Amino acid sequence: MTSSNESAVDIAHVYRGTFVHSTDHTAVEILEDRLLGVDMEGKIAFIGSGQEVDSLSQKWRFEALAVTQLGQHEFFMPGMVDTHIHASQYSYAGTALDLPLLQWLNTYTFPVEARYKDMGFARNVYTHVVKRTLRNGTTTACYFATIHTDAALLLGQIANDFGQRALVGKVCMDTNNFVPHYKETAEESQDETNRFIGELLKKKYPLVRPVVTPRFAPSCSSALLGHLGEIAQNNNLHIQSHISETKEEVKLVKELFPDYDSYTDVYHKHNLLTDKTVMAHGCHLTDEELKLFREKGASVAHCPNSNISLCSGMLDARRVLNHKVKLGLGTDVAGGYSPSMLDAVRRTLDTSKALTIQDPQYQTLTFEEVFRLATLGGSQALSLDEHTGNFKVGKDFDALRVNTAIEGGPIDLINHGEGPKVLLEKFLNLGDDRNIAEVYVAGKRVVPFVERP
Ligand SMILES: O=c1[nH]c(=O)c2nc[nH]c2[nH]1
Ligand SMILES: [Zn+2]
Repeated sequence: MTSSNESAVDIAHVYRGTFVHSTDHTAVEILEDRLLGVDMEGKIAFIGSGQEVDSLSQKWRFEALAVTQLGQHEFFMPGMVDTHIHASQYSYAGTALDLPLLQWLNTYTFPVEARYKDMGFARNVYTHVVKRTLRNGTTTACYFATIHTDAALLLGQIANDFGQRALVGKVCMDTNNFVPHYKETAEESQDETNRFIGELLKKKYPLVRPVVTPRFAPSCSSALLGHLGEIAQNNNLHIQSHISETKEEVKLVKELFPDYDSYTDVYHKHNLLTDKTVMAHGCHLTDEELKLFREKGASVAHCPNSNISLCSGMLDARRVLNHKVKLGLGTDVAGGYSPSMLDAVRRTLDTSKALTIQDPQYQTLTFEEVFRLATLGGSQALSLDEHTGNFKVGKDFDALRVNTAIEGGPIDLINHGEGPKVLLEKFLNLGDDRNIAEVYVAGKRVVPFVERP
């Protein structure tokens, strides 16, 4: 049992029931009949045994009758962390999955992203993606927007309005031979990135931060990469990009940047590989590159739906974990067709099993390990684990109230008496947003949505 000795802290809410989360040592830790108190700032103030409700209510000065009691088929789990999602591609999610990456970008992605100079279009899509991901249990999202600064700022505002924790990136790209109207000059990109960061920070949104976002090396000149590395370093900011998603892209980077040891070295030499960097995909990284990731503390966002949908490759997540490189999961909408982290969990397991089919000696990921990747792993990959990722006293209460027995839902509990581990496994494999009764971010209930005038 854990409790802080700050019993002077005022308690806003207390919940009693089963809590399921991950720690560094245990992929799935099940805490049955616990009381969890959330303070006025949305932080977890204490976790104690349900049996001790009387003594805890005296110590923390809350009404025992005001405790929210979970049902038999309910549990709380940490909110899920989508470490890589293109908010701007949500309009065509579920379509346009018939081309390999570089043709897919030119044919579908760049023409759509160019439309975000229209703020009405941006507001419509960004509102939908924030609401959809929250409803699906994504309490933290690391977003790519587009090159348009004002629309990217709007995405930050919408995430803040709906209460989602978010890193938001204004995309930077000064190279685009196929859709030439969708690019900036290196100077514009540098200036607009500075404006984006300045304006977003000025808003003082408590849960929304800017992330420096070079699209990927083939879209950026060395000069632009250098500017962005400097901006990130001078402001101690997060960085996100793509790396080694397809073999064709790796070959292209070799041609474009012949003087570098590897794709990873291109980012590294431009000061873009730091302990606040998250790189999507990494399917074709070498052991040397993973060593550099580990040395620098950079992380990988595993995006299995996209990897399969665009036939890009299969990330060997076990190898990444063996290298002790931080690993999270991403939906990668719209290369990935689903905006649900539950889908990312399932596709991660499928990919691991496909690798096992190819090599029966392969150590398949367990569902418990993948649960950790979707929650604590993601928070570590985004260097946000001080604030979120699991139920630890002092962290923000980012949580999903899961009801596996919801009326009309996708899970039929035949045996009833199922223990919490079985309920978790069923939710991960069979559940959907109908089972996510409530979503909390930093202690605030953000789903169901409160209708605003
Ligand atoms: O899956 C991807 N989606 C993108 O938008 C992108 N841009 C560069 N590389 C990319 N990969
Ligand atoms: Zn992506």
